[in-house]
Amino acid sequence: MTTPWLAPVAPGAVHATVDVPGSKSITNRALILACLASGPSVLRAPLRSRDTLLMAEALRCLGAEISDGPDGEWLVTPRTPRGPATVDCGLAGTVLRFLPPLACLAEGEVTFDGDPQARERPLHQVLDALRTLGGEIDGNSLPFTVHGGGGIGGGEVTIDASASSQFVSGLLLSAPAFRNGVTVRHEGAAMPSLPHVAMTVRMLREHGVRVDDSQPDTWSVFPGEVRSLERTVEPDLSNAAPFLAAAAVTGGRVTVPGWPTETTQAGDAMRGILARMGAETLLDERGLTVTGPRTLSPVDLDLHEVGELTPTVAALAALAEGTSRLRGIAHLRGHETDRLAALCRELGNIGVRAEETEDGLVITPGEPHGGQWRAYADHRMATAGAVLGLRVPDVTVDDIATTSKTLPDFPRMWSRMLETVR
Ligand SMILES: O=C(O)C1=C[C@@H](OP(=O)(O)O)[C@@H](O)[C@H](O)C1
Ligand SMILES: C=C(OP(=O)(O)O)C(=O)O
Repeated sequence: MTTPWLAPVAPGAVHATVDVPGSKSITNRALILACLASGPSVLRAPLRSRDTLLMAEALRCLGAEISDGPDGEWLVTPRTPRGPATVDCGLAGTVLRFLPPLACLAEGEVTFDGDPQARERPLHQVLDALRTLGGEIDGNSLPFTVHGGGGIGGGEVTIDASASSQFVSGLLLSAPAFRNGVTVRHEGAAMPSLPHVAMTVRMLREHGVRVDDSQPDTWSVFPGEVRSLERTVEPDLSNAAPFLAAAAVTGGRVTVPGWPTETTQAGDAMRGILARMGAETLLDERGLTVTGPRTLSPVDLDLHEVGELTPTVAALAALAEGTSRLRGIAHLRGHETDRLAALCRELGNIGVRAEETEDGLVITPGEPHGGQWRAYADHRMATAGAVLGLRVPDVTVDDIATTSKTLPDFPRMWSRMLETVR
């Protein structure tokens, strides 16, 4: 049972500083790399949310030691992966797509399952690729079993990663431990979320792994040692987006400390998007500060590389001064839920005209009114409902607890931000 959450209206402009916890994408990559490393690693300021706790638990089940340090860090001691093990993927794309390659390194059976909605998420491309690389796997979707033989040959593989960049990232992350490394070639419609693959490549290199990404749509990871590392995780910039949006829709000001000046996180694109909508953005030693405009300008945006920002951007577009068009995001139909259908339905429920196109959304604001906002177990749908509720009275999010996927403290952080209204 979930408790409906009446999204608080902002009675004025917010003026807040919001500390955002660590990046999901960095935390889950760092955990995997630390478990493949040649010695113990330290992960400072990791995100602790459902997606990352599931990753840590799965890696423990495969033999790794992951313990809590005195300052909230994770201390990771790698062990040779072994089965039998059971992996609960929850609804985490990163667990679902990043761990099967690692499971191929284990001796013994590794069984994967997850939430009902996870069973619908695209996956077979990764499992087919692993079979080509020498893995033995029963099944093409959840639940499935990897019959680990203590390692795989690796080599060359072609994959259609147009449904998710995570297929490629998953193969690359474990590839230093494949006997021959890997060369992954993407063939198909344009691959989404390329910054996330750049993040994978950068993090592999930070662990001393040799990677060649000089050719378009082709990545080679060479076999060899993964060096241990002490790393501090950047704040999650995509999770920062709804808080920055709060400044934008209330004409207020929000600062997110620790915003990196250089990053591979897709959420960094929020700076440019908010500027296009008329907000002021300032990146300095205090972090990123967004100051909202009097009215939000409509936008025509290609979000192909930064699809995970779509629910927040759609909420902003619904409060803008005209029709917005969001493009390049057909792959969002395979995210936590079909985000294009969900956004159309829920925006429609509160009086905003939203139409689904072949690869995106067209949003025409109108006069939004209160109503139920369903989250569909999608953390970013839930936070998009919260953004709309700042301006539209009586928006009720049916399941705010689903934000625990990446931001368990969201409701408290949101109320604290609203205490700063003036
Ligand atoms: O590798 C990652 O950490 C992610 C890649 C992206 O997935 P898709 O390529 O499936 O969009 C992104 O949307 C997701 O939130 C996280
Ligand atoms: C698509 C997302 O998550 P996942 O890592 O489960 O794919 C997301 O967080 O927006």
